Amino acid sequence: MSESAIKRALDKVIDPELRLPITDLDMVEIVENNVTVKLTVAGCPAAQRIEADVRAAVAEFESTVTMSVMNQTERDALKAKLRNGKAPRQNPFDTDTLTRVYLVGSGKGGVGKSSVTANLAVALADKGFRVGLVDADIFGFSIPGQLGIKDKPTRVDEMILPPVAFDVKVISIGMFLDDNKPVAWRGPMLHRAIEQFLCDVYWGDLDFLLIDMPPGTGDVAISLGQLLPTAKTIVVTTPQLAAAEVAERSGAVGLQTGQSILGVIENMSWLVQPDGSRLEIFGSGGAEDVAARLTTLSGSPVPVLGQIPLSIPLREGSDAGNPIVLSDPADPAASAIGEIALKISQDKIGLAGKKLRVSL
Ligand SMILES: Nc1ncnc2c1ncn2[C@@H]1O[C@H](COP(=O)(O)OP(=O)(O)OP(=O)(O)O)[C@@H](O)[C@H]1O
Repeated sequence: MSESAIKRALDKVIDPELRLPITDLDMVEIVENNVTVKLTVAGCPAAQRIEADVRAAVAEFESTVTMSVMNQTERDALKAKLRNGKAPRQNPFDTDTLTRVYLVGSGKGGVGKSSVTANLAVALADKGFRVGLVDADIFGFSIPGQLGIKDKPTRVDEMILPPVAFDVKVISIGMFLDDNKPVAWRGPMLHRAIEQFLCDVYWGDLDFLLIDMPPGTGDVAISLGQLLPTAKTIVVTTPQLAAAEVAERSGAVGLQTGQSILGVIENMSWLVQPDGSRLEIFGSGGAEDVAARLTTLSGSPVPVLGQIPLSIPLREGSDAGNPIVLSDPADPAASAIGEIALKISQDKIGLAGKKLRVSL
């Protein structure tokens, strides 16, 4: 059997963490009918899946498959290839990034910011975009649970490979803690953790990066503002006017660090009654109010991106790690999130501060 036919079969095997064909990653050696697969590190969570996919791909050739691990030189070569010419630990989301970056903040906790962010990320990935999600809610991380992620990130030396769920690359402080212990970190440690999330994680080329911000207007918001100069802010609020006042402040902090505001999302807007009428449990007008105030503050129009109703399936999906946009797309909350994702996907990347790529 020709080595090139075996290689063509293996071109279809995708590394689940790096999202690239294992043949492009120099993870495969083919000598006659013997295939050796070299994993990046021993015991990586993706090992079993890669082995099963390789065996399935070469079954028709009856090749022997041996699993092995890269040596340091091979790992260094792979890391250099993944960095695509960039220096180690360089921030891939600096001014000349082509990734559209959004900071999702709320001011007040418990308004559903994490559920909305997780579902938006999954909805964008479902539309075919390459999406990354950073859970920067250092004190209340809930994204891994909402997306059913139990794996820890694989480390290839200093490079961190993010787990992938529903086609979204996800990183959260919760993945680095043992036994879910609470985090009590000072500002510089927080800054370092956030910087590591952006610079040491292998994101590859992304269309969108969403950041689930911690509630309030603290150190993390300022660090992210500095590290993500092209980011835009999305503010999540409930219809309650008291929540809206706090939400306005989270948009205002973004303005101070130079971020523009994409818009405001209202969550928990109403509950649809059995007779089809809407019960406005938390009142009404919160998002309109925040949008109007932020329009005045920023001097440019801040729209309401959408209103998401209360939904029992949304809450159940979040608890079970099954985002509603995929598990129950006909649910009114899921379709509202889908429409907001569509608006985000139509947003144009800001060109401010960007070097134009000119080809002659
Ligand atoms: N539209 C909705 N309908 C029903 N339940 C919702 C809705 N949005 C969020 N929830 C539920 O509300 C709770 C809080 O949501 P979530 O954790 O996303 O909020 P948060 O704003 O990120 O909170 P924190 O900042 O404290 O982490 C969760 O149990 C979630 O499932």
